[in-house]
Amino acid sequence: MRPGRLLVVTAVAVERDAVVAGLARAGAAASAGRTGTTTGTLTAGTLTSRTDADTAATDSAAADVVAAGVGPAAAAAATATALARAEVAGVPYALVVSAGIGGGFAPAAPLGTLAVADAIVAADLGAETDAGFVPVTDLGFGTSRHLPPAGLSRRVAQALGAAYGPVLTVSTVTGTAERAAALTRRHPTAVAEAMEGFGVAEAAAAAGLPVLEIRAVSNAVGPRDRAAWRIGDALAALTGAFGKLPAALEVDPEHD
Ligand SMILES: O=C(O)c1cccc(C(=O)CC[C@H]2O[C@@H](n3cnc4c(=O)[nH]cnc43)[C@H](O)[C@@H]2O)c1
Repeated sequence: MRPGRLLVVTAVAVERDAVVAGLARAGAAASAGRTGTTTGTLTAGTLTSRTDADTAATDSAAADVVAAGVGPAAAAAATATALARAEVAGVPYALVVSAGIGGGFAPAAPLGTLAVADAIVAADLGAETDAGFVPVTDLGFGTSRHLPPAGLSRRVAQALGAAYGPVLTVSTVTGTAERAAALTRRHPTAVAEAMEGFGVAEAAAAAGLPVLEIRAVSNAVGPRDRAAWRIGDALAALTGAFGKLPAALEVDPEHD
């Protein structure tokens, strides 16, 4: 099954560029954009600039890659905007991917490795109570998790050699052993945390589209240690992942 047009949403420009480099390596035509700025288009290896207003309206590239900003709100807003523009232009997307660097839970996801979500979980959306954290769903509102298509996400994880499990979306980066332990207690199979996946997934769900989340691990979830970050290694892993992704998406629908 060919997946159709792909929207990839990163937080920042270096992540976007790492994704575009991977897609180019795979021979996929990709455009790169950021809401409200001049953007570059990469098609068959040639980079040209244009305004972002054109990105979804005119593009027929196999993938558009957007740097949305940091956090779930920015991610949701940019994703919803890109999806709506593409729909209006008659070139809708078939799949949305949240991608970037992230924190890895030990021992599942060491530095420089990849994580693919089997669930995208809003880990700090809820209420803090005397009895501990209560998820928003237990308060009677909305949802706190989105599920990528199981067959597709598992197959992508296998093709990428990635850890496969819940990826947590947080608005506050974990920086203490206590919080890491609390998250692990609530989500014992979590493989990574980042700040955008749930926002991207909310927008995709509102548009009726499937979503994946792919994270390259730049730091461990735990006590803050800036000297230990490996952002370069993680960006290289992200490029490697998107070099393999187009082939991994061509799956047999019987198995999805
Ligand atoms: O100041 C810190 O201690 C710190 C530690 C890790 C990341 C940050 C960021 O500000 C980066 C946020 C940016 O990168 C993604 N990211 C990367 N690592 C993590 C993490 O461990 N937990 C959550 N998000 C992470 C995130 O998706 C943002 O786009 C600062």
